[in-house]
Order: sequence, then C-alpha cells, then structure tokens
Amino acid sequence: MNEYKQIRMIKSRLVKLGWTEGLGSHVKTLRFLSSHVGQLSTEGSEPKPFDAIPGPKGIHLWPIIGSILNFKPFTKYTPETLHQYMDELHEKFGPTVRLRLGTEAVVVSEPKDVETVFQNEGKYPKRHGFEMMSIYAKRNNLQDSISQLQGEAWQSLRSPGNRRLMKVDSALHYLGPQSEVADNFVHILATQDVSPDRLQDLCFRYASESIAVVAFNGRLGLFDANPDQGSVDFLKAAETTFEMNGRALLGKSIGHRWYRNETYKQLEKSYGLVRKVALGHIAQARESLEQRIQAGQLNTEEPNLLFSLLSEKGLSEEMVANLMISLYLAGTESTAKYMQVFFYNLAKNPEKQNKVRKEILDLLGPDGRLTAEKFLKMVYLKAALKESFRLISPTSLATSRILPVDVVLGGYKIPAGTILYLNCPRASKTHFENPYEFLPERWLRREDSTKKDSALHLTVIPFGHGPRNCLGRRFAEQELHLAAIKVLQKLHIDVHRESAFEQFIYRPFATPDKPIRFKFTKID
Ligand code: HEM
Repeated sequence: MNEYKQIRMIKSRLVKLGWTEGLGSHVKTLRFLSSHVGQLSTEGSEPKPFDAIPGPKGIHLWPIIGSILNFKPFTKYTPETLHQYMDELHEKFGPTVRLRLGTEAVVVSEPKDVETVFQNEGKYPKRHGFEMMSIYAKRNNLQDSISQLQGEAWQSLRSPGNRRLMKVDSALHYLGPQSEVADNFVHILATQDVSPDRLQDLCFRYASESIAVVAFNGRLGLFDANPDQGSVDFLKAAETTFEMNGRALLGKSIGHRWYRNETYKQLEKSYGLVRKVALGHIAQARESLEQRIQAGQLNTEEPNLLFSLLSEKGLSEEMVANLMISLYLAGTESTAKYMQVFFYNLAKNPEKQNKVRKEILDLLGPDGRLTAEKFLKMVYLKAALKESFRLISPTSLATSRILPVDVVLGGYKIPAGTILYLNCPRASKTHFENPYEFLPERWLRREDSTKKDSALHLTVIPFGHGPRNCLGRRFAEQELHLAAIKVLQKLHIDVHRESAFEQFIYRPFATPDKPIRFKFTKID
C-alpha cells in the first residue's frame, strides 16, 4: 500500500471511529500527515500525474516562447487582460490549468483547492513575487524587500510589522490624520470641476498622503496649491516601479535576468528615486523624533510606527527603512486604483449608494466628526466594499504560492515547488448567486453560505490569506472606507453616459481601460 492510500485509510478509520465531530481537535494530526504526503483525497481514485493537467501543451510549455505565445499577436490577450485569458482557459480546460506564465505554473479556481493550498503553505509561506526587485537588491547589495524575503529573514521583519499593523485597531490609531487627508481630497471634489485624468491623479495623491502619515510621520504636501515637485516625482516613480515589476511578472520582460534591459533600466531609475526620497523622509522623521525625545516632548504611547520600530531591538535601520519603503510602494497604487473601482460600483448602483450614505448620515450627519466608535458601526459600508472586491477584484492573479510539500489539487499530483496561482476572481463569479450583481446585503445575511463554507470564504481574498497576507490590509480598508465616508457625506457619485459600461484591465491593479468620467454633485 502506498503512503497516499495509507493516509486515506487513517482518515476513513478516524471517521468510522466517530471522530468526524471532533475532527477539529485532530486537524493538527491530519495536517501533519498530509504535509508529509500531500492533501488527503476525498475521492476514491488515485491522483492523476502532473503531466496530465490540461492546458496549452507542446511548444506552449517551452521556456520563453511559451510565455510569449499567451499574448498578442498569438492570442487576442495582453498581460492587462490576463483575467479574460484565464476565463477562456477555464472554459476550455476546467478549473485546474497548467501553463507557462514567465515560468511554468498551475492555475487553480476551485475553492476546495484554494483551501488545500493555504492548509499546506507551511510556516514561511512563499509566493511567486517580483523577481526584478530581488535582482535589483542583489545588484545593489541591498536586503530584499519584505514582499521578496523568504524564510526566517522574512519572519524577522514580518513579526514586528504584524504587531503594529495587523491588529484590529492598528489603523484606527491613524483615523485622525487619515481623516484630514480625506477632507483635503473631498474639498477639491466639492469645489472644482475635476476631469477624469485629474481624478486619477487625486486618488494617487490621496493614497500617497494617507500612507505617508503612517510610514514617514508626516504629509507630503501633494494637496497644496503648489505641490512640491519632489513629492510629485516620488509618486510617479512609485507608479513606474509597479508597472515595470508587472511587466516582468507576466513574462513581458525576461532579459533583465542577464543584463540591464529597457524595463530594468526604468525600474532602476524609478525605484532608485523612491528609495532616495523615502530614506530622506525617514531621516527627517527620525531627526524630529530625536529632538522631541531630548525636549521631553515625546509621548511614548502615541501611535508612532517609525518610533516604535526604531526602538525595537534586533531591527537594524536598514530593516526599518526596508519596511517603510515597502509600505509606501505597496500602499499607493493599490489603494489609489481601487478607490476608483469602489466609486464606480457605488455610482452604478445608486440605490446601494443611498443606503451607504444613509448609514453615514445617520451616524455623523452632514458635518459630524468621525470617531472610532462611529466608524466601527458602519457595517453596510464595510459590506459594500467587500462586495465591490468580489465583483471587481483588485488584482487578477496576485495570490500565488509555492508549497514546501506535494499536494493533490483538482485530482492531480502537484510536486512541491510548483508555482500555484489562485484564480479567486474567477471562483468568486462561479460560486455565488447572481454573481454579476452588486449586493452588499449578501455579506450581512447570517444564513449566507460563505459563513458556513470556509472554502467558499476563500474565494474573496483581495488581500491574500494566511500569515503572508497583505501587511497593509487594515490601512487599505480604512483609507477606502474613509474616502467613501467623506465623499458620500457631501456628494452624490454618478458616471457620465460614456463611462456607463467601463471595462477594467490589470496594470497590475484593476484600472479602467479609459479614465472614468465621474460626476460629483452636492447632495441637498
Ligand atoms: C486595495 C489595496 C490593496 C490590495 C488589493 C493589496 C493586495 C495585496 C495582496 C494580494 C498581497 C499578497 C498577499 C498574499 O500573497 O497572500 C499583498 C501583499 C502586501 N501588501 Fe498589500 N494590498 C493593498 C494595499 C496595501 C497597503 C495600503 C499596504 C501598506 C500599508 C500594503 C502592503 C503590502 C505588503 C508589505 C505586502 C507583502 C507582505 C509579505 O510578503 O509579507 N498593501 N497585498
């Protein structure tokens, strides 16, 4: 009897012995067993071999060429429309597909498989990340950024980050300064005629200012009448850094591995600038902290991420800078772009928008100050954002894992080390009722099936899942909630007719394929 059969037999004996109810307490044993042999199959048959996984075959799996063949002119897709290509492959081959995307990979869309991946990710989860950032770090003799670090080195940066950023109230400490940023943003929308391009730019400024109060202890002046050119360039450089990484991730740039090709040169320039400016802000914040300490003016209890990290034993200045730069980089484009998606869903669903507004006005009135207590009561707003994430995912295939053990997914044997992309955006359309409707209520209903079915719950994971999930999640959500609160308190969001059927593409975050023409009008 092979090991796999043995494990299945152990499981079925446990069930026969009446352990089904209490299996929760024996999960560790099962996980231990499964981590040595792979997922325990619930099907009766042997798993099929890796080579049997369906997908584009032959030359399509060859290095380099295989990746190129996925996109125009060989197909009608580009990396920006990868989600549509994944839909086509799903239709053709089913929920488990093997293909070459930069490197050979398997894409899974079944909730149970997504669950299996997370159950087997191990102590130091590994994702297929921005390889170009690691190459940059190596060539410049720098520590990898937190999103690239692996194993214990990752854990030693992630743990102090978790303690300060991932607690339920971590972002609430910054509600005050982030509300001021939201006020500045809404003031412009309420008083100026804002073009679609300008709105995009304002969203970037909003996200950038919001994260700067956390990472650099201060504002960047991007909403000033004459914004500092250095801050504008900083923001642009963060955007370019993301774009170049996105190209490499999807196999659009390969040469950077061996020489400084055009994509790499652009990354070098933009990321070099991001680092330089960020290090300047950190040095400035640190100096002001030292002055306050000497003058006895620092309240050690105040929310002050930088101070608290700099005071932590075992974290070098380079590590603190690494974390802050990552927060700024990861926290700008992502949130800026998703603000527009959220506004779009609210604009396209005026009845739901009015429900969100009613909740806000009932708690705050038209001019009331936002407190943490009132913010926590805004449950419909939070359901609306979650539903927005389900309907239009912020990323196409951002959650990936490379597992330390063999597993069985979709009935196929997957060897340890395979790159696995979790196609949750597809699953969140296939497994919900009325999947193309914007229904925040589905997240409020007690009987909602997702609350019972943990696997289905894993289909809407805009921030990933598990110990390696998004470190800025609490801040991203707070910033998106705040933007909506402040806008809806004063304005009605609508879209002009030409933006009524907007398509979203991925660069690498969800981006309208042409700038959306929003209409913001004062509410009576
Ligand atoms: C709408 C906004 C955002 C989205 C959709 C988003 C999404 C994600 C996703 C999908 C991951 C990978 C998770 C995984 O593999 O399980 C991630 C990682 C990460 N995100 Fe976010 N994010 C957002 C905003 C932010 C913000 C505001 C920050 C910083 C304050 C941030 C910092 C990070 C960092 C540092 C990582 C890497 C974590 C690690 O490797 O340990 N993100 N994000």
